[in-house]
Amino acid sequence: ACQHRLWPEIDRISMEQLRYARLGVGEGGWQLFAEDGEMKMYKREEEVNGMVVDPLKACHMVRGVTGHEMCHYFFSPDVRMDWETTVEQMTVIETIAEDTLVFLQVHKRIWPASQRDSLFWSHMRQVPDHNDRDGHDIWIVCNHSTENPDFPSNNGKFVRVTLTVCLVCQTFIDPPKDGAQIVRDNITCKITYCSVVNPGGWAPASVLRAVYKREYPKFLKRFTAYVIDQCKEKPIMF
Ligand SMILES: CC(C)(C)c1cc(CCc2ccccn2)cc(-c2ccc(S(=O)(=O)CCO)cc2)c1
Repeated sequence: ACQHRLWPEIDRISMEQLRYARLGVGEGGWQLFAEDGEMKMYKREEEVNGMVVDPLKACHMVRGVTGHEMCHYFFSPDVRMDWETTVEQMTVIETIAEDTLVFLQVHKRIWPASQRDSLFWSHMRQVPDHNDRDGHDIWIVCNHSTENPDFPSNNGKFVRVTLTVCLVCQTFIDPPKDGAQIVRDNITCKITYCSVVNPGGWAPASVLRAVYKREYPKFLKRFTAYVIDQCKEKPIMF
């Protein structure tokens, strides 16, 4: 992967997104718009050329799974359609490395806007986390739009969205007493999910904002519930 033409961009954007995800929501005009137990969802209202591109940042704490497991299921194309209900079709159009893929996805239509597709590289990596006193590694998946001449955008069928998404996960272990083996009840995963989706063409702001408000909390809840269910009978993947 290191010699692939996209590698410098993949490395730069992934590390930029890691820093962005770890910034607090205290500054920068974030407004809390959804809360459900440990999950808190924030957004900023932003428009580019009259199009809603509201950045989203979600923070969540999930007990019983590791950051590696969360990122593994988020990244894996094999299970994508099991949890991702905003997508109608998903294809891996390029394998850059075993931890770096290029996806082409057709998203479900958001009436009355026209249907969208997205083309993005997806990169997963473990980032040693030196400056955190608990010393737990961080796992990240970063998805960022890219172009491919074999799949031109706006080829008449779908409007191409551009997106940057990152899932940043940190595992915390509450060690059991008397040196007993660590079980799932001793682990918690701190999740930060950030996304910016530019619709790529006209879509009614009021409709988009209503859909985002309804769909994003459902999306994150469904995904985390899926990972918990997939992992509960399996050995812990640290
Ligand atoms: C429905 C809603 C949740 C708001 C939504 C709408 C659209 C684009 C569809 C769209 C946008 C604007 C206008 C019309 N259609 C995309 C997504 C989306 C894109 C990417 C990812 S991901 O985290 O990278 C996982 C891989 O799929 C998740 C969600 C979500």
